[in-house]
Amino acid sequence: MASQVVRLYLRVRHTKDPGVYSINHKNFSYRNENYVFRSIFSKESSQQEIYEEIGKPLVDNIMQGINGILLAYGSSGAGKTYSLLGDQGQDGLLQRVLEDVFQRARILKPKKAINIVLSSFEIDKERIKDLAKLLPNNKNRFNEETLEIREHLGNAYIDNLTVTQIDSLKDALHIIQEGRRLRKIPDPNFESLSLVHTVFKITVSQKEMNVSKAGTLTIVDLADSESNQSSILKTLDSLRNLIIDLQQGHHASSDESILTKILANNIKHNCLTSVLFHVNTSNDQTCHNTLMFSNNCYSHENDSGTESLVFKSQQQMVRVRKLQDEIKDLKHQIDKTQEIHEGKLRGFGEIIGFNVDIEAVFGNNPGKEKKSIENHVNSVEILDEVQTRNKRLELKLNKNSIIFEELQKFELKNKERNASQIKALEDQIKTVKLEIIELNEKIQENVRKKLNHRTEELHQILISNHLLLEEKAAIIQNLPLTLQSIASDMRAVIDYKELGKSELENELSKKYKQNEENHSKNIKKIKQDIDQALKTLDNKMRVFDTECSIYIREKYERIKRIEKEIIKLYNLYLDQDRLIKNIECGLFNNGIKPIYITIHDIPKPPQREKYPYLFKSLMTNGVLTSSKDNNFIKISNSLFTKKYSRTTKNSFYAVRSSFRITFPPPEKVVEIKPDEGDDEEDEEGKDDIKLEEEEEEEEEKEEISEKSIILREEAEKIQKRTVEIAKKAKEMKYETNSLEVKVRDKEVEIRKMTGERDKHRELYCNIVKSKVENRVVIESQKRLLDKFII
Ligand SMILES: Nc1ncnc2c1ncn2[C@@H]1O[C@H](COP(=O)(O)OP(=O)(O)OP(=O)(O)O)[C@@H](O)[C@H]1O
Repeated sequence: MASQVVRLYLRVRHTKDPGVYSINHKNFSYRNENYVFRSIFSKESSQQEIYEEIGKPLVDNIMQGINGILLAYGSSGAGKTYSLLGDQGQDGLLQRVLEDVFQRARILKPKKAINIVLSSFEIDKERIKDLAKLLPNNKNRFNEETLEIREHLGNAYIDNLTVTQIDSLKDALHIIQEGRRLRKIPDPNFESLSLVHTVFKITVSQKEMNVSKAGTLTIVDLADSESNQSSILKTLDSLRNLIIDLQQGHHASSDESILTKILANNIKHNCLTSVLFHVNTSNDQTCHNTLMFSNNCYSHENDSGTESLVFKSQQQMVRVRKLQDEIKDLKHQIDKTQEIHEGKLRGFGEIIGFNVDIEAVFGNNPGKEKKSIENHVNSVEILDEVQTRNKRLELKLNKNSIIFEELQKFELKNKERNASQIKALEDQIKTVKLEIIELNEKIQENVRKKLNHRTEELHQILISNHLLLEEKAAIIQNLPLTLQSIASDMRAVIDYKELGKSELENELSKKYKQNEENHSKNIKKIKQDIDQALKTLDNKMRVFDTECSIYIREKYERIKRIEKEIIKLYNLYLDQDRLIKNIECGLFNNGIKPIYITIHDIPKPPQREKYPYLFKSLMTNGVLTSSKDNNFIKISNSLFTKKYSRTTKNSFYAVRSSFRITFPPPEKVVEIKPDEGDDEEDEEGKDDIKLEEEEEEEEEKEEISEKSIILREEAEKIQKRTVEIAKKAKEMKYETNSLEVKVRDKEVEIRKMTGERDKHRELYCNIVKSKVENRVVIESQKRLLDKFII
């Protein structure tokens, strides 16, 4: 197998202290150590730059049918995934490779048939899991089943792995994106992602005429190089051996791990292998370890321009490792033989009574084995490297010893602190123990006391029970006698009860009868009283009614009469009024028709207030003129056929005279003075007769008026009387009402009494019932007793 091309690159992530490293072209100096790489990418290097340097040659190769491997090595967080898959909107090497492949395929396609396939899987604890196969029932989860590696014609392949043919870059990116997204879903613990190797395989097959070629690029995001997981350590170790073998053209030992088995197929033919180491200089240890791993490789370009990586110290390293193992074995053997010899010597010394100085024996006389070791060690040709390694190891050892010392100090301090804490705790435990003992004692005492008390109580209960038992035994012994006496007592009781019952029944029936009689008597009496009272009331009412009706009839007749007269007078009054109104309204304004007005009943001269119309009309027509002192009215004589006037001192009567009024009134109003009688004597005589008649009439009228006054008074009296009668009637009504109330009360009483009577009857029934029940009980008891006695 010819030596193959392996390229080592380094990518440096930022550091807190840039002073600890420096980059000089292909040399990376870190803490005074120098490491050589094909290219070094600083933190300023872009993803595109890295692609140009690492990715592009790989794409060139696979387009020519040469396989390629790209390994990303480094500790967790160093940036492996970032370089391969990108992040934060930055495409990684994988995307850029695919983009380039598709671009080139597009150019080649008119001439060639190009087929691009993609597969992805991860190796977790030496188990392969497909990253493109989803669960049939859940499109958001991968099928976790483990895939097996199989061989066909000497070529290893993964059985059942999903290989997707890709027609466009978009599809490819989508598959990668989905794989990446879903890969994170199943396990939320992000750390676990750094414990698996993730592999992407792109195969580009080309066919032109009958010539076909295919190149596969395998991109591996290796697990955390600092992991302690045995499977990861094994894989990395085997990978390193593989790389070494590749350099030297040895048969690649691909059987050591799953990853190397998978990579073996690529390596068998021409293959360009690129390893991109990642260091995060902020972490000293991981950075150093990664650099140490890379240091196992030393690259140089040969004269012909072809590149090869030669492991300069590989042979020495292998030998050193072997020798170291031998040294360990020999040391072990020495120790064992020394122990055996020491034991033998000591035993021998004891037998002969001599104390053997073992140190003197072994110190001055080193064994053959030691010499042989020295010879071996001296014979190692790679001493220089071992020394440098030793130096590094010493430095590390020193550091470690410092750390160890610090740790020891810390441990001592801790021990002291712990000792004091333990002491305090012990003291506490002691006091707690004492307290527990005290408490125990107290509890025991209490329990003892309680037990004593309880036993005493139980003892007393026992005694009392014993006494009771004795008593009961005595009772049992006397039981037949007592039962006999009880039976006789019971019989007596039954007889007595029978007697008592009959007596009680008699008494009750008597009482009941008495009660009933009393009730009926009372009710009868009350009824009689009420009837009598009602009768007398009725009689009184009848007498009163008849009296009232007679009285009222009489009074009514009288009132009627008076009313008639009053109506007559009133009508007259109305006539007068009407006449005056007519005069006033000028119904007689032609002045030709004489009108005779007969004034019957004007006891006083027409007053302005009483006869406003008459007064007004007389005044306006000049019939009346006011006297000087306004005490009487003078009537103009020209208007009358005859003047009938009589004056007293301060009064005026123009009554019971008929006079004529002519309209329109004379132009000249002649004032008539009552004392000046200028008329003729005959006429005066006639007037006197008339006056007498009128006076008689007036007297009659006066009589009537007096009568009417009397009648009025009588009417008032009747009214008063009717009021009184009404009052009396009301009182009578009250009386009847109260009597009715009394009757109702009595009825209620009667009802109560009948209720009580019913109650008594019920009581009686109950007593009879209980009597029957008692009899049943007594009979059953009797039967029991008889049985017992028998
Ligand atoms: N050169 C860089 N520039 C910017 N960001 C970076 C760089 N390298 C790494 N990162 C960021 O650091 C974080 C860790 O990086 P990444 O996941 O690539 O590390 P890793 O080596 O793959 O770790 P693991 O092995 O744990 O998966 C990511 O968020 C990534 O975006």
